[in-house]
Amino acid sequence: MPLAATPLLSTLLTRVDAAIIDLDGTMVDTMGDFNEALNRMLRELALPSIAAQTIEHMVGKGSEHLLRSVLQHVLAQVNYASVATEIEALYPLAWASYQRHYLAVNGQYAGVYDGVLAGLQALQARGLRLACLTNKPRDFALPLLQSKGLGGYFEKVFGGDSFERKKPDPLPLLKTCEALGTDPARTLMVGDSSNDAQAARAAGCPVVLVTYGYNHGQPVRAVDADGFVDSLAQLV
Ligand SMILES: O=C(O)COP(=O)(O)O
Ligand SMILES: [Mg+2]
Repeated sequence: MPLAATPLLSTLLTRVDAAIIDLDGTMVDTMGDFNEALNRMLRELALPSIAAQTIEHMVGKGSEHLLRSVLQHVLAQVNYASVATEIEALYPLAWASYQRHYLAVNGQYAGVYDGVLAGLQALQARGLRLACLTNKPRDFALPLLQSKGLGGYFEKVFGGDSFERKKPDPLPLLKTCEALGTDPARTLMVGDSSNDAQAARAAGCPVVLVTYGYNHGQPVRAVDADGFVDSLAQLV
């Protein structure tokens, strides 16, 4: 991170009472889990496999979007007359299979990024209230946080299925602030993608992005945010 950004970040932290932290690509590198669960599902459906690098560009807008993007990608290779119709026909079976495989591998092919524990501990030591807000289903998020020793840091954990809409819509952030009882303007969003930043901007929350996560294959520093960090430990 450029040195010049450090004073801005410390000023930002004096103006917030809480932080909402994203999960995939921000706290945990879950690409191995996505890769394993999706390819197990594709094998079960007798469909071609997909590369982890391709999956990475599809992550961030929740599991339903991920699944539709993966099916679109592999069915386009199989040459169906109507890919869209085939996706809808396959979706219920694919979703059930993906859920089963994801829950079976959850956390086994995933690792906590460097600096996450130190960052969470430092934010807590500053008296900030912490919530985790992810677009992945809450039933995937809770056991993952638990198995990685992160569960105890968060007062609230919400998933992509907790509210009517997902990030980049501001609704999940506004609802999380409401649950924490904090003012959005004094609640910092920490994420890894344009979904987190757009949701935060629309909700009126300050936002800092990590530089190492998944941003649909686009350079994260081009996203409109209040700051960037190479590790959560740099937040404080
Ligand atoms: O499941 C996803 O699409 C990504 O989830 P995230 O919001 O934790 O990055
Ligand atoms: Mg993320």
